Amino acid sequence: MPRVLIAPSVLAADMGNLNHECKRMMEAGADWLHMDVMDGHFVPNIVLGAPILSSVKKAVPNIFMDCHMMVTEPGRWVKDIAEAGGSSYTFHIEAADDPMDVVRLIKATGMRAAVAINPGTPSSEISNELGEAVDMILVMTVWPGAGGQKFMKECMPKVAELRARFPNLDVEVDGGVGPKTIDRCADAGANIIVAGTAIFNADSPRDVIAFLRNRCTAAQERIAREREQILFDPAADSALDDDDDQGPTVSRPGSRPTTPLSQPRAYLRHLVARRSSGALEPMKRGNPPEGGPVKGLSAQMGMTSIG
Ligand SMILES: O=C(CO)[C@@H](O)[C@H](O)COP(=O)(O)O
Repeated sequence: MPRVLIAPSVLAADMGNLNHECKRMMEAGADWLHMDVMDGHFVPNIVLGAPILSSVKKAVPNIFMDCHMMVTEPGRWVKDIAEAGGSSYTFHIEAADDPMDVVRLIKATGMRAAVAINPGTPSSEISNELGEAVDMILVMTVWPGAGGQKFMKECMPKVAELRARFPNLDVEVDGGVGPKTIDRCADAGANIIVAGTAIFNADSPRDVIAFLRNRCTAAQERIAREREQILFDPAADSALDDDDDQGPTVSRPGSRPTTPLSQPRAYLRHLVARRSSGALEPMKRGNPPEGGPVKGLSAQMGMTSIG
């Protein structure tokens, strides 16, 4: 079962006291700190960069910096971020001409490699090859560019689909996640939870982190149990009425081997239908809403929307 980790997003921190803010979160029980890096091109905002990350790393040496690179040239910053002490490097698939090449660059530095998809990007754009090469997939649940936006529940079927395809991979959600929306994320199968305003602005960040962790851990346990049941219970399998997907055969000690594993497709349907709410149609590739990822943000900043 994938472990559950909570990563407060520093976009909601008091940036003038970033070192102190990161320490405050770690003392409150955060596992990772989610460092949002924006280049003013991929998103209409500019935040952080390698020199600042380097200074945080010096002040908070045991920090795990989960660097979310909202940049148009994902390969360009890999070396700088690694030298600054980045632990994980997430690039956007929308910005990468050759995602596998970016993954190779990242891995060569020793950082964990992760790929992100925007709300308008279907999960089918993550090929099996890419999903198997990365350490984590980030499903954005808001359009990237700013904190404090409304959670987009329509992204949940993508989380469920990725969890079904990659049962042991880290699947992260980011944007509008907090106590009110955690169950949707957890039930769909997310195990790495990014939350900015919900944690930083809370009276007790410790309580919020503990709440998110507990809800997510309970859901992961449920999902693991259900997966076991479906994988090894022929009755459950036939009840799901699967037809055409023939995969490898699986067995476990003490149980009869199952017949050819038609279950991945069945399990996927089960997860999507039973666990996630929102539209079941696959999402089509799309762009941020008119005016930029965050209504008013582009205008407010005097910038034009990205395509
Ligand atoms: O990457 C982003 C936004 O671009 C996120 O990390 C947000 O910063 C999350 O903030 P909240 O929605 O949790 O306040």
